[in-house]
Amino acid sequence: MHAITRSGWIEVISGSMFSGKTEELLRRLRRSEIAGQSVAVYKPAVDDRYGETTIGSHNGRQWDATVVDNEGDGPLAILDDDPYPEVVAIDEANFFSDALVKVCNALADNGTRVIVSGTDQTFRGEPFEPLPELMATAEYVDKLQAICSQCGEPASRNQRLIEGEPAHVDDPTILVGAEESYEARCRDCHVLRTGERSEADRAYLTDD
Ligand SMILES: Nc1ncnc2c1ncn2[C@@H]1O[C@H](COP(=O)(O)OP(=O)(O)O)[C@@H](O)[C@H]1O
Ligand SMILES: Cc1cn([C@H]2C[C@H](O)[C@@H](COP(=O)(O)O)O2)c(=O)[nH]c1=O
Ligand SMILES: [Zn+2]
Repeated sequence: MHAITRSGWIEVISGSMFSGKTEELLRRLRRSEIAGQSVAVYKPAVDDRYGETTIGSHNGRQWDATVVDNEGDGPLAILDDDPYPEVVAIDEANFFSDALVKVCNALADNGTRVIVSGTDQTFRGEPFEPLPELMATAEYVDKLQAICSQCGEPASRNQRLIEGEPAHVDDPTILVGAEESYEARCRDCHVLRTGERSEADRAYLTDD
């Protein structure tokens, strides 16, 4: 692969929940550390699942992170570092406002390698901004799949559960959680309401 030398770049790690996005982010960070590069890691204030100042994977690995207000212009605080680190990593990007796209591009324009991780679909199977815009802007995109909790096939979707049952389609988009509230599912096993299969749900989404 031709290495980029005249600017930084953006790498996006996306896909469903439980697909290994944070594990992959941590793997890349460990390699940067071994290479002696300066590294800064950021996470949104809304996600406090693994303690206030760490990012963590579903299998328990962690890394210290700076917490950033995810709403409005909050992500612009990431640009306060002087000089910018060689590597900036941002986890749970799906919680950040669209200002994150501007931040990632400003860092990359100034020579930083930016690694962004986040799920690209809401529990309804819709694009989860700002991931789609970041994926379009990035130099490199990896879309990972988990294992479907129902059938064992590759899973691209996020099934939200309310006390073991699928959530209703009208639920608000943001709900911080892990295996108590979500499952990874394939397209065929993903449902939006109890008792309804995804084919009907897809029709519902395209009705209006
Ligand atoms: N359905 C699943 N498919 C794959 N891995 C799963 C699943 N449920 C739990 N896991 C665990 O989650 C780990 C990935 O965690 P993590 O990197 O935090 O994922 P993500 O950041 O994509 O949510 C896997 O290595 C595995 O131990
Ligand atoms: C699908 C979906 C997810 N979320 C939340 C749930 C988790 O807190 C994160 C995703 O974490 P992961 O590291 O990718 O496992 O996002 C949400 O708020 N709304 C949704 O529709
Ligand atoms: Zn399935």
